[in-house]
Parts: sequence; C-alpha cells; structure tokens
Amino acid sequence: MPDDWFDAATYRWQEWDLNDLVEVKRTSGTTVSLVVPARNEAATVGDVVARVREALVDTVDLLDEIVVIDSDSDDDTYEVAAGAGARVHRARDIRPDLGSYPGKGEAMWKAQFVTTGDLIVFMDADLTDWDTHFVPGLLGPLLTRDDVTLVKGFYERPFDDGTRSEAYEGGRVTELVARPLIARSYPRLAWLVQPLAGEWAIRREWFEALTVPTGYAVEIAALIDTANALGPEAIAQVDLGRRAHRHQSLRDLGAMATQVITAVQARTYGGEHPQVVALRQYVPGEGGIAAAEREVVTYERPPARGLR
Ligand SMILES: O=c1ccn([C@@H]2O[C@H](COP(=O)(O)OP(=O)(O)O[C@H]3O[C@H](CO)[C@@H](O)[C@H](O)[C@H]3O)[C@@H](O)[C@H]2O)c(=O)[nH]1
Ligand SMILES: O=C(O)[C@H](O)COP(=O)(O)O
Repeated sequence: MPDDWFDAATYRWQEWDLNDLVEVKRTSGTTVSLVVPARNEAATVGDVVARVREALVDTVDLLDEIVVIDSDSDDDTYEVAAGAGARVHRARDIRPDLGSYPGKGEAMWKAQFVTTGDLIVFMDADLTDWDTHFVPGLLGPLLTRDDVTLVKGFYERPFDDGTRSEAYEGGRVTELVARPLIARSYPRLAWLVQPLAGEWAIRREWFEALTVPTGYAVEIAALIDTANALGPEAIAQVDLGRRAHRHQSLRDLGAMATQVITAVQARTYGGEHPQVVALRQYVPGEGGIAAAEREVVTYERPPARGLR
C-alpha cells in the first residue's frame, strides 16, 4: 500500500517549469503566501528571504507575499528579515486577544491571521544548503492537481555539525521517533520520505480547519489529520534535492521528540491532551551528573477558521 502511494504521489521538482506554474497561477487567479517561522535566525533568515524575493517576486510573479513570523527572537531576526524584503510580524503581537505560546507551530498558526494567500508555503529560516526551487517545487502539485491539499518536501539530509560530516545521516528525530511512530500507528503514511520536513505547502482553507500543535509537532499532526480526514490521496511529496540546516543539540531534540510523541499519542489513543510535559534530562553538573527538568509545551491551537 505505501509503495502504491509513493508511485502515485511522488514528484521531482524538475517536473514543473517555473514559467508554466506562474501562468497557471495567473490564469486561475490563485494567490500564494510564503511563511517563514523564525526564532533567533539572524544569521540565515536574510539569505532565505532575499534569494526567494529576488527569484520569485522580483523576477517572476509566483509569490504574492513573503511573511516572516518572528517567534520570540532575542537576536536581530526581525531587522534582518525586514531588511531583506520580508513583511515581518512578531508572533506575540498577532491577535494578542488570543494569547501567546512559545514555538514554531504557534508562529505558523498565528501566520493565518496576517496572510491572505489561497496557498501557504512554509519554509524554515535556518537553511544553509538549499535553493529557491523549493518553493515552485512545493507549489507544483497544488497548482496542477485539484485533489491535492498538502504537499511535503523531501531531500537528501546530510549531518554536518562542524565535527562530523556525513551524507544522509541528518534527521535524528525523523529516524528515531517519527518513522517508528508512523510504522506502528500510521503505516499508510510510511511512503513519506521526510514526514517532519519544515518545507511544505497547504491550501489555506484546509490549514484553517486544522488543530495546530504550538511546538514542533505541527508537521506530523497536519499529516495525520489530513490523511484521517481526506485520505492519503490528498497528500503529495516532492523531491527537492538536498537540504542542510543548523543542527540542534541532542537534548533540545529530546524536547522536540516529546512534542512529536505527544501529538501522535493524542491522535492515536485520544484522552486528555496535556498542555505541558515535564521532561527530565541529565546533564553534566558540579561533581557529576545533574538532573534538569524542562517544561515542554504540548498545547494545541484550535482551528483558526472560527476565530477570524
Ligand atoms: O520556537 C521556535 C522554534 C523554531 N522556530 C523556527 O522553526 C524553523 C525550524 O526550527 P528548527 O529548530 O530549525 O527545527 P529542526 O531541528 O530543523 O526540525 C525539523 O523538524 C521539526 C519537527 O517536525 C520541524 O518542525 C522543522 O521544520 C524541521 O526542520 C526555524 O526557522 C526556526 O527558527 C520558530 O519559529 N519558533
Ligand atoms: O528532522 C529532524 O529529525 C530534526 O530536525 C533533527 O535533524 P538533524 O538530526 O539533522 O539535526
């Protein structure tokens, strides 16, 4: 079964000509927003925004807006992104009546209130090896197939933290957490090569209908909820080539894994959904190993549709 979906719903970004996509967008009157959630990404967000703007706004008319959602940064992310040509909003300043949570999913959920595109493309701000074809690649299935609602990117993911460099060794949470959870509970999603990819696109009307985890579980939740409600045939994936990014520390990935597991368990077993999970980790301390407890926020936002 997964292999059937792989054959039916997997594309390569080269399958679409950029000018053809621009023409489909123009004749269909479709509008497109690029949303970049960013927390302390002053080092890379300028490159991401400037290159996309030049290639897909200034040169051709593929994107109607580039919106960076500054997610509680304490560096110059806001200024750098604005200087590169993005419209920038601080997540906590968007719809303050709805409160504020930390996290990437929160930034993406809040983006719905400050963007207008019929299609929303998400892209991470910490990319170091990437190209602007990511965006038209993700839009290809949405602009050319009415039956596709959500498109995931996938790519070769190297691991390179400055001390070790190996092809295909990136994606620790993907390989150790997401893929085993999918194998156990959602095997019909096993054809997805990078289920956690931060580069993906979705029809706005469907995103507005989704419950959105405020943290890093936003991707896995969107996949499961879309497959459950619309069937896996509403999902496509596109090979985008190669992508490298800034790696998080192992213990930070432990918090990410906690969010991913919590969101999947909620969907698999139901029951009461925790807003916070206490994650105890062990770190070097004075005189040996010391316990460190983290409050991992696992709260989920309700569909934005009713809150406009
Ligand atoms: O509180 C936060 C944390 C992160 N980000 C941004 O979200 C993007 C991805 O965050 P990152 O910390 O780089 O995540 P990764 O370790 O790369 O995690 C991968 O796996 C996650 C789990 O599915 C996905 O959400 C990510 O997009 C995907 O890149 C970056 O632009 C961050 O600046 C925020 O906006 N707010
Ligand atoms: O997608 C993932 O699994 C996480 O982003 C971790 O990726 P990394 O192991 O390449 O840092």
